[in-house]
Amino acid sequence: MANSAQTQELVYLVTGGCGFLGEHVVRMLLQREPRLRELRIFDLHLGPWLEELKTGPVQVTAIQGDVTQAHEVAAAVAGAHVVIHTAGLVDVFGKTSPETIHEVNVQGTQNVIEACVQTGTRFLIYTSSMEVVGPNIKGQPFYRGNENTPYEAVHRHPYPCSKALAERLVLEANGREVLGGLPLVTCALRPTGIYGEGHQIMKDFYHQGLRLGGRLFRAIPASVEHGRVYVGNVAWMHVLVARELEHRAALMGGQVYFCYDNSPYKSYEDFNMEFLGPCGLRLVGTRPLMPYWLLVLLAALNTLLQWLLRPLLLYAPLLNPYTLAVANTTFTVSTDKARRHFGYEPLFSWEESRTRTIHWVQTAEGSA
Ligand SMILES: NC(=O)c1ccc[n+]([C@@H]2O[C@H](COP(=O)([O-])OP(=O)(O)OC[C@H]3O[C@@H](n4cnc5c(N)ncnc54)[C@H](O)[C@@H]3O)[C@@H](O)[C@H]2O)c1
Ligand SMILES: CC(C)CCC[C@@H](C)[C@H]1CC[C@H]2[C@@H]3[C@H](O)C=C4C[C@@H](O)CC[C@]4(C)[C@H]3CC[C@]12C
Repeated sequence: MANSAQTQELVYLVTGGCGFLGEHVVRMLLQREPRLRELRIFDLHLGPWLEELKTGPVQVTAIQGDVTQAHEVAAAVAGAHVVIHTAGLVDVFGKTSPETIHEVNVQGTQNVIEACVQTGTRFLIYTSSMEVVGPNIKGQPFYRGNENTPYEAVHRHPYPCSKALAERLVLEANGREVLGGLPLVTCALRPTGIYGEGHQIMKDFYHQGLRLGGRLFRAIPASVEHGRVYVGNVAWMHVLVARELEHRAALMGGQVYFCYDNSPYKSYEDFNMEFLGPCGLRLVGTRPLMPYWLLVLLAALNTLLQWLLRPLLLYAPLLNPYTLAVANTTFTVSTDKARRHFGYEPLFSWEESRTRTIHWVQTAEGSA
């Protein structure tokens, strides 16, 4: 990629660069990639915050575009050394049709791969998801698993199906010849549930708690553990992979890496309380207040209501059979593959990740 470590000669493209994770990747690159000459940010919706980035030493190019449009992707990719593909439709609530999820997540990823091949871009990093593995439709636990842990990865929901298909496309593209004759080098990062500044669902829970008089009611047993990862560390892992991919192509090309850090394993709700507690909320109950069968019933009812109301309005509550199954299944990751392959260590400690997230919830308080 670079002849000299200090010259600014690299062009990076971040798709989905205005999303929750994408913004952190963009900011991290500007802070921690000294060889950057130009940073292209490609997104369906460009954020106003991009303007403030345009005054720095790196050329920041904002590109409003759609990954489902092959020509728009190819134009954005042309001349880039590295593509970090984070753009995607993250919808487990039934807001978008399965067809649209497939089009954006699978066809969009295929377009990114083809654009790399056609224009000669050699390094592609794909933001995959833990959901590619599980939880599966049987709700089997994945306990402290790593990239080699056997697990029946069978899905029905459009989101995990699309992420699994897209990940496979990216991994299979490793080694394809790009314009100029050199091989494409790809790899996929699989974050677990990401938290941190900009996490919309955390904000939704916070506002729900405020509406309920400062209380949230426990729905899931505390014994169901989730692996969560701080957004700054996910961004840092993307930046490191992008940096190391050329020099360690033989080792890293075609590989998957879980994204992990030192955030504690806890139930989804107990973990959220690490942030929402200091913001004044209380989680009521040491055990779920409702029997599980009732939650299953309510989740099914929500699906029915969503279907009935569809012609009139979009009804997309947090609780549905899929989110209930995910929330109620232990899924924790314990691995050191990223450390062994490219020297990854979390940039932010758990304490720092927690403090930053609490600060964000407190300051974002007014903006529901
Ligand atoms: N949030 C999580 O917990 C989590 C966990 C694991 C993996 N991921 C993956 O990380 C990536 C980013 O997720 P996020 O949570 O930041 O989501 P997000 O919705 O905040 O960001 C996605 C971005 O992609 C953009 N986008 C959507 N459709 C597009 C299109 N057709 N063309 C161009 N841009 C488009 C959106 O405008 C948005 O800015 C996704 O690929 C997601 O699957 C997220
Ligand atoms: C039963 C209700 C009271 C609680 C509902 C919580 C539910 C909305 C949460 C629980 C777990 C969350 C998912 C998990 O953190 C991991 C991911 C992977 C990522 O790729 C996309 C987001 C997703 C699916 C989270 C969505 C929200 C979930 C289901």
